[in-house]
Amino acid sequence: MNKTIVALDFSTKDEVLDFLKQFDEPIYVKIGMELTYACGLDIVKEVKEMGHHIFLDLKLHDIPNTVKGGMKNLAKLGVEIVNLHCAGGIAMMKAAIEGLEEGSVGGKRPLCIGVTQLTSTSKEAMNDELGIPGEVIDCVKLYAKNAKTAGLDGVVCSVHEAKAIHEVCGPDFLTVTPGIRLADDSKDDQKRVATPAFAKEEGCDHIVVGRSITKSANPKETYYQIEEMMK
Ligand SMILES: O=C(O)c1cc(=O)[nH]c(=O)n1[C@@H]1O[C@H](COP(=O)(O)O)[C@@H](O)[C@H]1O
Repeated sequence: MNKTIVALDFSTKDEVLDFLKQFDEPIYVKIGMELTYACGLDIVKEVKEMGHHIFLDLKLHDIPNTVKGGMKNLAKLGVEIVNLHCAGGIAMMKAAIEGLEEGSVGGKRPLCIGVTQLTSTSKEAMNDELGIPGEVIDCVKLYAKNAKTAGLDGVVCSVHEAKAIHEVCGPDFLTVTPGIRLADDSKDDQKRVATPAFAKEEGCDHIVVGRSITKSANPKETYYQIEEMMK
């Protein structure tokens, strides 16, 4: 399975098709809110029909009953991964799994991973704006433990927390890490960033890469260079 998940943060179907036509084999892609809100869930079906693996990143966060119903319908799409915000709590995460199981196709539910602290959140913002005291790593570890208790398959975290999560939740608990930047990239909105080489060192299961690939002069070449770094 490919280690790199490419974030298809585009607003039109044409851009998605232009991007994907460069690849002559299935890759792992992430479809998030930008594309879904522009094209609807039909785009998920189309990209799936092209053979690509899909992480559907809609980051659910609501009361348990609503999340259960939402996940039940998302499970029917037959994607590989869905996600939610761990901040919704253990009852919400358990309800998500129930929904996925009820809606699953052919007895196999999508993997469900929980966003711990967004990679765009710094310690200062977490302490002063979100009102969560302490170090980011401690909050991320607590959220990961909650996710495991609820029956989730893993978490979204930054590369800097992946090793600690594997120690606390076990080696099979997935760590999916965005905030990936190549050495010469600017940091922009991301705060907890790391290179693909460091992600490999830290044992991340998958990295999520958006702009470093999609805005590269040669996206296909950059994608394969990154996949090589993760091997
Ligand atoms: O859930 C995510 O995928 C996610 C969680 C997180 O903490 N940080 C984060 O950047 N992401 C997503 O990962 C992608 C990162 O994109 P780039 O910053 O362009 O590489 C975006 O599509 C974000 O929505």
